[in-house]
Amino acid sequence: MSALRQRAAQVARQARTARPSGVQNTRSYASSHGHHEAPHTVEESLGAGFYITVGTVAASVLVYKVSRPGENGEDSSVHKWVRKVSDFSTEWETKNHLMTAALEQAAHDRHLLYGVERSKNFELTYPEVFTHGSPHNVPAGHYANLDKVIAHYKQQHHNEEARKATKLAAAAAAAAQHAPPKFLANPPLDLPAVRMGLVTPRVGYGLFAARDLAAGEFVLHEAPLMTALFNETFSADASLTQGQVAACRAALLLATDAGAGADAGAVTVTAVAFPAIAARFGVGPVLFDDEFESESGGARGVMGKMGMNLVAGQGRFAGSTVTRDEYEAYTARLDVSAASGGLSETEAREACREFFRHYAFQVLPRGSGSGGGGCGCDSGGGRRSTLLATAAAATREACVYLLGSLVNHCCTPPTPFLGSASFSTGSSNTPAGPNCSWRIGPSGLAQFIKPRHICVQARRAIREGEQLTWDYGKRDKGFACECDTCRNGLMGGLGSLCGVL
Ligand SMILES: C[S@@+](CC[C@H](N)C(=O)[O-])C[C@H]1O[C@@H](n2cnc3c(N)ncnc32)[C@H](O)[C@@H]1O
Repeated sequence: MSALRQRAAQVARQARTARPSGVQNTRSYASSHGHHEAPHTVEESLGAGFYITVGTVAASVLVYKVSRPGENGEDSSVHKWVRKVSDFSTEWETKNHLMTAALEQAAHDRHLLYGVERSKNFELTYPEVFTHGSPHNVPAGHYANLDKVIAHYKQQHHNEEARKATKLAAAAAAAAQHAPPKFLANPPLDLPAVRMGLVTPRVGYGLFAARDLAAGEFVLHEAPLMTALFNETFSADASLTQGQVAACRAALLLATDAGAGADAGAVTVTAVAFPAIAARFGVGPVLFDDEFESESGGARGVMGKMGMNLVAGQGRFAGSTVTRDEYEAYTARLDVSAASGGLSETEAREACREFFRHYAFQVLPRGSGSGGGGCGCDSGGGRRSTLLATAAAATREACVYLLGSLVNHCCTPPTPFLGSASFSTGSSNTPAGPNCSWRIGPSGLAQFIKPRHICVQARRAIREGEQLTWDYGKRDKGFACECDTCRNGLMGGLGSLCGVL
């Protein structure tokens, strides 16, 4: 019992000395082993359990607070947050879908418009822009006085008419000097009074008058054997010249199935007209038969075929002066490269170039002269140099003629010698210079001539047997000139120009 009392007293003492609150309890221990020293105090922590308990309570309160709906039944904070996060992902999903759809649409549209040709028109902001400032754009109730405008244009028109009239009068006065006796409205009934003949082995063939021709007389007109685009610049372009090579070859090989029918003489004709070039294209030598020498020719003969190319139809020439021996002597001089293993493409191009350089007549662009054709006549040096300058600058149509290509060149002497009896050529006492001029198209001589036809006119009286010549009008002739003018020394100081260029 007394033990119990002692124990209670001790607990009561402890309770008195214990701190009312604090983080540490102080405990006193009895001195050990009978020493009477005061017991020392020991610091003791509150323990993890305490903290866990307090933390759990606080967390529970917090969770309760955030998960509790609002006073008016609004969503709890947690709910709101979860919804916000889930809305965010849905929004991005929607955006991504929109983006993908837009990209797909753009790709589709691009393919849709890829092959569409671009508009060549400029979109005007508003089409009425054209009518701004227009004298016709007068609002109702207003009247624009156009008297000054009318007077201005009337004056301009009169000036232009006066200028044209002066020019025409000057041209008429110039033309009157070499005017043909009559302007031909219909083709003449007689076929060309020309024949083909060998001039010299160097000059080759030429055309000769088969009867006397009067000054200004219409000699012949002829449709082109072939038409092509050509000039020096053009010939430098390999791809463009390919077509010309083919056209040239086709012209030279006209009717290669020769041997029967009306075309039998075609190869012969082209080879005669262009012997050197034809040989380089592997055409030739010329088939020589009796018909070639015959006076009348015929549908199957050379002359007949030549006549086919003339507008009037069947050809009838006064005859050829060429003999077989003369012809063979001439062709023997030609370099037949076909015999030395065929023609390379470069050689063919070069041959084609040569073909045009020597045989083609350039046609002025449509509308540049009366009747739409060009005039290559040799009547004026100024005109000729303009023509040449233009020819060098532009690519134009070039025509090759069969009979036209057989006419040789003769230099026009300087004005003091031209047509003067005292400077006549040799024993025949004929005036110096070419005896013919040529034009392409209907201008000035005969209205029935078609645009690309070549038309030949006598510049002066020509005797039967006289060679027909004209001035090529080219500075770069590509041959040493053997014409009468040069032979008689009538070119004076200019002689060095002729034949060298
Ligand atoms: C249009 S063709 C005339 C026909 C040519 N004589 C023939 O037999 O094929 C032009 C060529 O004839 C020659 N030729 C023309 N006139 C000449 C002249 N006055 N002097 C020397 N050769 C000329 C040149 O070889 C020239 O390239």
